Order: sequence, then structure tokens, then C-alpha cells
Amino acid sequence: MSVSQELFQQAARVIPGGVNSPVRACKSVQCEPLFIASAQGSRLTTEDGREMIDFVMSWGPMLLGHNHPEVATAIAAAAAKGTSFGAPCRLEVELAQAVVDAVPGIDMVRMVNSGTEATMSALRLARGYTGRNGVIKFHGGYHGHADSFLASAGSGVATQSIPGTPGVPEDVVRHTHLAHYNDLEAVRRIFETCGDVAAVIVEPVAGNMGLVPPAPGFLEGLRALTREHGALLIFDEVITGFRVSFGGAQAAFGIEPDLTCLGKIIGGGLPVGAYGGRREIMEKIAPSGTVYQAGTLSGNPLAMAAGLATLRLLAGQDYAGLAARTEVFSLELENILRGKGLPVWRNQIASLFTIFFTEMPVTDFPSAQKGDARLFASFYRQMRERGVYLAPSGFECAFTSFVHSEQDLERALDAARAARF
Ligand SMILES: Cc1ncc(COP(=O)(O)O)c(C=O)c1O
Ligand SMILES: N[C@H](C=O)CCC(=O)O
Repeated sequence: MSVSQELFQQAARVIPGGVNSPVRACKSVQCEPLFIASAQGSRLTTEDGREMIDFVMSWGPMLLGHNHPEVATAIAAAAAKGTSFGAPCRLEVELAQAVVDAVPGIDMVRMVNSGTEATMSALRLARGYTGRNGVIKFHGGYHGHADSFLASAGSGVATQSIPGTPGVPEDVVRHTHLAHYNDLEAVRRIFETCGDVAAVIVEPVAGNMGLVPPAPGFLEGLRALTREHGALLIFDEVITGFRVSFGGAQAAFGIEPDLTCLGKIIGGGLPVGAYGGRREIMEKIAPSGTVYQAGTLSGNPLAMAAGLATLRLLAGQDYAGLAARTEVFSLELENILRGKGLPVWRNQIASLFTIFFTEMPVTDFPSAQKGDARLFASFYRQMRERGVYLAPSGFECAFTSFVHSEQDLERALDAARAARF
């Protein structure tokens, strides 16, 4: 038995399902998780001492690679001064300023501890600001695990085909209206039939039904419709923030939302989320306003130091170069799989991509669900056997980073070349 298997058995006795977040369990690809002992750059080392090329990168945060020396030094320097104060500190002001400077739609920002907290708080703020209850979300969109968003959600909810979630009151989800991603008309119809919509929340580039780019005009249409109907537009940039471009998807597409949710990269690998937006809206949050939201560890100095070091390093990076490398790599991967007679559709933006095992264009959740789950599982397992670590679900994206070398990418392509179906 491998060390990972032993640890998983031990974990299953004390942690539900043996994992602290469901997708990690690798259930849908019919294998068990690998336990990771350490990570450096583009590589993970498992508890069994196997080195793997990582295309998950902690689900996005590690755009500079694992254990970047300057980020590690910043965390150590902060830790030497104390790990939590429960009081304001200089680093949180500096990170807030860096976020405000980089993200066009953010005049003010509040730090929290996860992406889930960011989206949950942004929705509460939108409700408090507009005096309405409804929220429009998209099938296959994932915004963390707060009650209002667990309707037709992507990521692990989609992977495990959980239809609705026990524990979420009907009374809560009745305020959640669903439309298909890229379907503006559906959003218009909801606005026409429901006068109570506080906000539309959207991943500006969907990343939790696999990667699905916005169709031309979709984000612009959402911006226009929300304005027309007095609702707020919330961009959930937990994945896309500081990844699709330094200023996020909103800078790349030139659309300013009213509120933006961030996470992952802004914590540099430590637990952080943030939500920000127009000053006039953000000032409604307590203590300047009356919409309550708080956190014992919010603005934690270690997390702020990691995030700040990460953003400072990212500011000088060649995003266009990484996008071009990711395009060439994912295209070659597509060609290799197609050459084996497999049905393949590839979506890619910046350093994000998904290979779907279907020939049909993937533009929304139903088309993503057409992907052949059996083929995906076989692909996943064969890549893993050959040292390539992918997300264990077809409803996730692959992440490249600034430290993936040509050699890493070539080794991953060789693994795909060797796969048999
Ligand atoms: C787009 C998006 N929003 C929100 C979340 C929730 O973030 P967290 O897992 O940090 O709670 C995630 C990831 O899980 C995400 O991908
Ligand atoms: N898709 C999720 C985040 O983006 C995966 C992370 C998780 O749920 O553990």
C-alpha cells in the first residue's frame, strides 16, 4: 500500500470522505487522492516521493509557482513579528491599496478569509444596498458554498452531480434565479418577470464548468441589463483576478462591475478573499454603514504579506507571453488527443484551459456536460500515472504558471502521446 493510500484510509476515519474539500477525493475519476508532501515551482512531491508536474496550482493561487522565494521570505518576515493581531496592521492597508490600484472596478476593498466569504458578503451588500433579495446566477457557475449559490452550481457540486443541497432552506434558494451562461435573453426574461433582483453574479470567464469564455457581447449585455433594471453586477474574479490579466477579466474585457470578488492569487497561497467595488456601495458596510460583515482573522498579517509580495511580483510579469505559451501547449494537447480519434473541444484564455471530451462547442453548462466523463477519467488517470497532475474533474480548468518550463510542457505532452484509450 502506498503512503498516500495509508494516509487516505487514516483520513477517512477522522475527516468526512477523507478530504477537506470534496473535489480532492478524486471519486469521479475512480481513484484515490495523492497526498502532497511539498511543492516547489511547477512541481509537487507526493508523500511517496513522486515528483509531478502540477496543472492545478492549488486551484489557481500559485501563478508564480509554488514556494516562490520572495513570497516565502515575506511570509517568514511577517511571522517573525506575530501571526495574528485582531487589530489593524500596515500590511492590510498596503494590500488594499495594491488591489485598488490594479482592479478598475474597485475603489475600496474589504479583506476576508476565502472566496466563499467574499461572494457571500458581496451578495449581502448588494441586497442591503438595493433593498432587494433576488440574485441571478448561471448554471454551472460556482461562487463558493454559501447557501444562495448552491443552486445548479459547478465545480465539486457538478462533479458529484449533487442536484440541490440538503441543508439549504427552500426559502433561501427561491431568491436565486438561474440562467444559462452566455444566454442574455434568459437574463432579460428574469428581469422582466421579477422586480426583486438585487444582483447578477457571474464568473466573467467561467472556470467551474471547465473553462468557458464569455461570448462576444455577453458581459457588455449583463452590464447594460443590470443598469437598466437598477441591479448590481458582481464579477466573481476569485479565479480570474490577477490571472486573466493583472487587472483581472474586467480589465481584459473593459467592463467595470459594481462589485468584484477576489481570492486565491491575492493570498499568495494563504487563505484570503476580498470583495470590493464602487466607493458609494462599499461605504454601506459596517462600521461606515449598516451591512454587517466581520472576521477574527481578516487582514491576517501573514496572508497580507503573501498577497502583497505576490502582487508586487506579478506586476512585472509577461501575461501575454504566458497566454501565448498556454495556447500553443493546449492546442498541441488537443491535436494529440484528436489524433487518437477522440472527440475533443478545447477552451483557453490566458493561463487557463480545459479539454472537453466532446466535439461540440462548449459555451455553457449543458454543453460542458456533454463531455464524456469516462474518457476524461481515463485521460486523468493515465496522465497521473505518467507524472502529470491535473484537476480530477472535467468541470474544472487547468492552470499554467509563470514557472512552467518548456520541459514541463513537453513532458506533459509526451504523457498525452503515450496515453491509450
Ligand atoms: C469563481 C469562484 N468563486 C468562489 C470560490 C470559492 O472560493 P473558496 O474556495 O476560497 O471559498 C471559488 C473556488 O472555490 C471559485 O472558483
Ligand atoms: N473549483 C474549485 C475552486 O475554484 C475547486 C476548489 C475546491 O472546491 O476545493
